Amino acid sequence: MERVVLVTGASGGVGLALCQRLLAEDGRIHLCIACRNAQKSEATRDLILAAHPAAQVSTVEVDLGNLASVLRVARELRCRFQRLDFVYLNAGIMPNPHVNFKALWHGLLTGRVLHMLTTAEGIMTQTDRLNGDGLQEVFATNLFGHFILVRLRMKIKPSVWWLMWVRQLESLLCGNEKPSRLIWTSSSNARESAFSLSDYQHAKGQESYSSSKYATDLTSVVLNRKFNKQGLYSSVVCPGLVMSNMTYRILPVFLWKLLMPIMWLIRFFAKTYTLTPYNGAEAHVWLFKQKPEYLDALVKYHSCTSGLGKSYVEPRKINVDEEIAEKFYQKLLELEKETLERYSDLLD
Ligand SMILES: NC(=O)C1=CN([C@@H]2O[C@H](COP(=O)(O)OP(=O)(O)OC[C@H]3O[C@@H](n4cnc5c(N)ncnc54)[C@H](OP(=O)(O)O)[C@@H]3O)[C@@H](O)[C@H]2O)C=CC1
Ligand SMILES: CC(C)CCC[C@@H](C)[C@H]1CC[C@H]2C3=CC[C@H]4[C@H](C)C(=O)CC[C@]4(C)[C@H]3CC[C@]12C
Repeated sequence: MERVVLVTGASGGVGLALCQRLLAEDGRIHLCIACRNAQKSEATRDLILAAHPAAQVSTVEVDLGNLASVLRVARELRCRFQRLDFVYLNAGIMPNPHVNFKALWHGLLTGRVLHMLTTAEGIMTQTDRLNGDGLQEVFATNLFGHFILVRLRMKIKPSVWWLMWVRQLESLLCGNEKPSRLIWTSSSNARESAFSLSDYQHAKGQESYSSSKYATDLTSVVLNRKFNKQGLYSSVVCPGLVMSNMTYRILPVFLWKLLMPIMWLIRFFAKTYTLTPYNGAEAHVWLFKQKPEYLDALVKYHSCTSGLGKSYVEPRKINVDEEIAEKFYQKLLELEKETLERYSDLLD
């Protein structure tokens, strides 16, 4: 039976490169691309089909920062597919990024320069805002929308979800002859110090992106603990520093182009300077080929590129406290219950 692969954030950057690379790996998959609107879906589908004319590519439209939209797409996916083999939870935003050039300059003179240039620790902030659902936009888009989407592969109403979820996952995402996989695009910018259980949506700070990615790492760890036995496996990856619409909002394109020779040089020392979406998708594609039983739930898989341009994957331990992860997961479940009560008409 053909494998069904869903990719969110497929319209550009790492997501689009990933779609192209997955089809190059295995032309028999059914690829379902999730984009924000029909126009983007069609344009993306055409691009993919131009390179892979025989591929099976379908589309769904979802705004991950809008719960009603997530609920609608979940319903559509449930009608269309019996199971999903791979779900790449890749869409992400970093709104209103701000680089602290003074801190960057000082950092260049310290021994932690490579750490700073690969994690952006201490030099990047963002301004977040509330979305239409009353959630912090970055948390909602990067994590919570995806979380709800995955959870809504189930057909149970929220009031009885708590008891029924595992069983439903068993029938839809697991329990078949092959396990199902969730692969989250996290980041090396994910940092424990940017995350707080008491403000897990990051309403108060200025590092909403870092917090959302750390929250993603925590979520993946707990999903593994709870659902591996049922055949559901979750992994986190970092694509490295990639030139995409996201980075073009941090500095203008012309400046990145001017900086390119410097970044190629930096790449001899900082292997996560993958720079292209194609290289950035290396870890995602590598995971597609691995048996999940052999993967470490406490590892983030980093796409890397050597100074001479050779791509490879480097596993690195993630810094998570499993107790905090569990507490956070319970908070996600509470938030899910609270928010979905408003949308009972969209739950079947
Ligand atoms: N670029 C980098 O250096 C790094 C990126 N990452 C992560 O990689 C992932 C991909 O980013 P990248 O390819 O670089 O950036 P892009 O901005 O090119 O891609 C982001 C994708 O997410 C989609 N998206 C954004 N918001 C929503 C939403 N509300 N609903 C549905 N889709 C949405 C975008 O759609 P649309 O076209 O409609 O905007 C786009 O397809 C992100 O999760 C990012 O955090 C991690 C580490 C480094
Ligand atoms: C000579 C150049 C490298 C100078 C560029 C300075 C800054 C604009 C960038 C330096 C480090 C960059 C980043 C590091 C980590 C990325 C992270 C993994 C991610 O998920 C999103 C993008 C980054 C934060 C990225 C952003 C630009 C830098 C801060």
